[in-house]
Amino acid sequence: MAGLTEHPVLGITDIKEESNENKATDKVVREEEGEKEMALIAGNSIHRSGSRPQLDLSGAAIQGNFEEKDPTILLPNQSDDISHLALDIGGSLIKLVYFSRHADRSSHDKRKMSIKERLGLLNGNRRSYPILGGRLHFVKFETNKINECLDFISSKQLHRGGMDSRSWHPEAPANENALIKATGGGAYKFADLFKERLGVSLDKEDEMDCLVAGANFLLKAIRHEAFTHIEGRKEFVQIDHNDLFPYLLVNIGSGVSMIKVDGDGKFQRVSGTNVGGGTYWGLGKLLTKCKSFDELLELSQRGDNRTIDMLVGDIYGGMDYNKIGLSASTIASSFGKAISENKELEDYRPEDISLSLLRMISYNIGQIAYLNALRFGLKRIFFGGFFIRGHAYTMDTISFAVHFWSKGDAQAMFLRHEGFLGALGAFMSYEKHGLDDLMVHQLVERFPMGAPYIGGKIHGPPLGDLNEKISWMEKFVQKGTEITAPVPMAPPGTTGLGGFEVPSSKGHSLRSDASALNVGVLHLVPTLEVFPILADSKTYEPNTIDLADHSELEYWFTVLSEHLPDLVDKAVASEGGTDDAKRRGDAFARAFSAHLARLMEEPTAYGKLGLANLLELREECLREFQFVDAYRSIKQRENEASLAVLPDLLMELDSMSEETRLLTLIEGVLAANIFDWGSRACVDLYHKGTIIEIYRMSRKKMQRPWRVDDFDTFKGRMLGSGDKMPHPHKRALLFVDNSGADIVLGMLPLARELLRRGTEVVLVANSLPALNDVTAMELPDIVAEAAKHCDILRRAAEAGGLLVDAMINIQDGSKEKPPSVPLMVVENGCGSPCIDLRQVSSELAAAAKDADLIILEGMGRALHTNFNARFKCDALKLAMVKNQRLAEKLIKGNIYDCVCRYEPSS
Ligand SMILES: CC(C)(COP(=O)(O)O)[C@@H](O)C(=O)NCCC(=O)O
Ligand SMILES: [Mn+2]
Repeated sequence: MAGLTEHPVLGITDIKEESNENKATDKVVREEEGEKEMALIAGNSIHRSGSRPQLDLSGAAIQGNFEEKDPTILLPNQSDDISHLALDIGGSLIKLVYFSRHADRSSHDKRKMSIKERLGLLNGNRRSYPILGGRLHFVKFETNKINECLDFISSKQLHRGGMDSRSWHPEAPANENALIKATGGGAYKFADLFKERLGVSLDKEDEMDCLVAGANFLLKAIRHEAFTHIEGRKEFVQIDHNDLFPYLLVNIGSGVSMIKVDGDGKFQRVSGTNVGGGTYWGLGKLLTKCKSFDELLELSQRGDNRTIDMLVGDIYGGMDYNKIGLSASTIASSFGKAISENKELEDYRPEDISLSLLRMISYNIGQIAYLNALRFGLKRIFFGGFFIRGHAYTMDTISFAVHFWSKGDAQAMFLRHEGFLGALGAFMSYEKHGLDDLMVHQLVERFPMGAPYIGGKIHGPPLGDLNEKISWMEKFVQKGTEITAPVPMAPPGTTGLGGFEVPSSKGHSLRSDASALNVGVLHLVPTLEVFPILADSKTYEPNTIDLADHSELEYWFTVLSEHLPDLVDKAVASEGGTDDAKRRGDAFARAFSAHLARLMEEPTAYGKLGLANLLELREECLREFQFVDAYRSIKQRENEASLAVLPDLLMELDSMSEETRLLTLIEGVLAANIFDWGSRACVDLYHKGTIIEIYRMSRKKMQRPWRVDDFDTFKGRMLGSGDKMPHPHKRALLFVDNSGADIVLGMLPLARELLRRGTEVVLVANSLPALNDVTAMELPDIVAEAAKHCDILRRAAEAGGLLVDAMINIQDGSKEKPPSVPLMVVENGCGSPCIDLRQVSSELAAAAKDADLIILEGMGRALHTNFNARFKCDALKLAMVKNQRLAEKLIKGNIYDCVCRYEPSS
């Protein structure tokens, strides 16, 4: 093991793992067979898709041409539990926002209730309207294909969502005469068609009201909604909610509206222009014979407008017009060259015409927008509307115009949900929709499998349609259109040298549905909260490594790609290795590879990208293909092996002096953190011995000083130094990491020490499985097992309500002892190896309020994320670095070096 030096530390005596009983299961090299067996046994009892509705595939049909690349699939009998819908019917596109809600499936088991009671969570602040847990979906259709839109609404029964004319009644029976909120001209034009086809009336909402309501919601509620786009570089802008107004909203649809927004519901349409998206498409269609807007845009990618635009240099014999600051390449007159040249339309390349048109219209909009911003003293201009459709060159052109005319004073910003402002605003106009009160931390955006492939073409994100998803993946494979591995990294897709120059490279071919790819499904989780003891939640950034650095991005993409086959093997084995599991495993691998490829191509496609997001995306993708817990049997086996040696370890610890014990405990945590099935190097290591052999080897090679070693300061705080008497912490939050030795031989003994010293301990674990991390659901059983051998743990677990169901039976006369401080378990609200402390469970937030010590353990929670996080209380970050590159980068060290970083509260 590179990087570890020989140094004997703790000799665990009488290691029970050598007993016949354990030998067979303990050998890591035999894990594959064991895993299959265990998975088969477990298979019967595991409830596979507990959190997802089942798909009703009856009557499913592909709509339109079967040979089409992305045909629409209609599922006539599928409906989500409850759905609500709002529409924006524009001249070119119909935008739908619909909400689906599932019944509250959160468990109310006795243990959870008891902890909630203890943390004062039970009589909490109930909302006066139904809990808005659910998902917001964004879908669009071309207006001239309105029948497809009606079929879609009908297939999902979105028009029967239980709304009355104004308010939200999710429990109401299906309502044939429902009113659907709608905005845009089509709400008038197609009202009769909706009545006739769906039996619903459109409740019309003012377009401007909706645009503003939608934009205000997005800018306040979505963390990475607004971004700048300059010379191919996209940068997300953190908007201060208290300093949002006033701003100029420029909505570029068929025409253009410019709205000065002063607050919620406070706005004025100050200007507009009839030269907008409709002009580009209309003129483009006439001049190039293009069949669609996207085709026209794609043409522009290959265009050279110098052949048709009159440039300053054309007038000045190739010279700049320096006196007024115009370069020779500045467009003096769009399409101006056509006057003097003796050419017909056919003599011009459609590509050049399209680019010339695009630049003409984009500059014009950018210029008028800036002049209006100047008129009202507005510094910020947000551009939205479906004209932009995530098209880099369009955004660069508008940005250039704003920058050029304002001499850098004003900045153009764009919105990820650019096309959905009106539809979202219409949705907001339902009374008591609850969105008003939602905060950034209560929204989680997820990108389902379809995102890299199909954008909005499949009609709306499928609702739990596993089979359908798998078929889609297989279909793409057959057609050879899949992206199996990340494409080579390109430098940031520069779109030109600046708006007035000829684009040097306008990126590769345009995605047919570029804008839809940038919008995920918004999960509304009202129970999420900001971790209350962050020193400064406004400046908190969870990710340590900046993936904006391309070499980092490339490295981590390669790591994740290479880990994929092993992960698929584990996932398939965890589901019994059946044909069905293999099919799902294959589909998962393709879907995740496609995500990677998509993000490699455009790292900001799903918002700001950090390593934590990538690791979470992988877990989400596994869940999407219904792999509930890929490492389930490995975790079980490692827990058992570790629990078998725990009593000896505890005995040995108890024979030590306080000081030696504390050091041994911290060493133990660091050494046991080696059990990480997400690390390539560690997995290779597991083939070399049993769990306990590896644990012992890891312990032996612990040598201080560790690469980051604040142990002495921590010890001073814990045990006192000089005249300073120690005073125990009141409550410690222990963010635990892996199953097996990590939790059983590392974190639990440390928790026990804190309990012994009178500190309440809250074990904070994942809500959902991720790699081999222990979950909050699994912890009570592990604690109960450990408590069988330890009075301190048992009494604390009893006091913490952890043993309500556990059968433990020890007569040791502990009744005479004073009551113990409690040991509790809370879930953290996530299902990833990392943790973003801006979005944690309400249980954890409540537990944190009285905490004066936080211990973050493991690479994911203490290094990849939160390494630079500061807290209002004492914090200890413990991890073994199991990746060479990270070790070099973060601590200038080597793989298997350790971090013990202690940061007292300031
Ligand atoms: C996924 C992990 C963050 C889990 O580490 P842990 O939090 O369990 O210590 C880590 O294993 C990791 O960064 N793995 C990828 C890099 C590698 O294979 O070296
Ligand atoms: Mn882990």
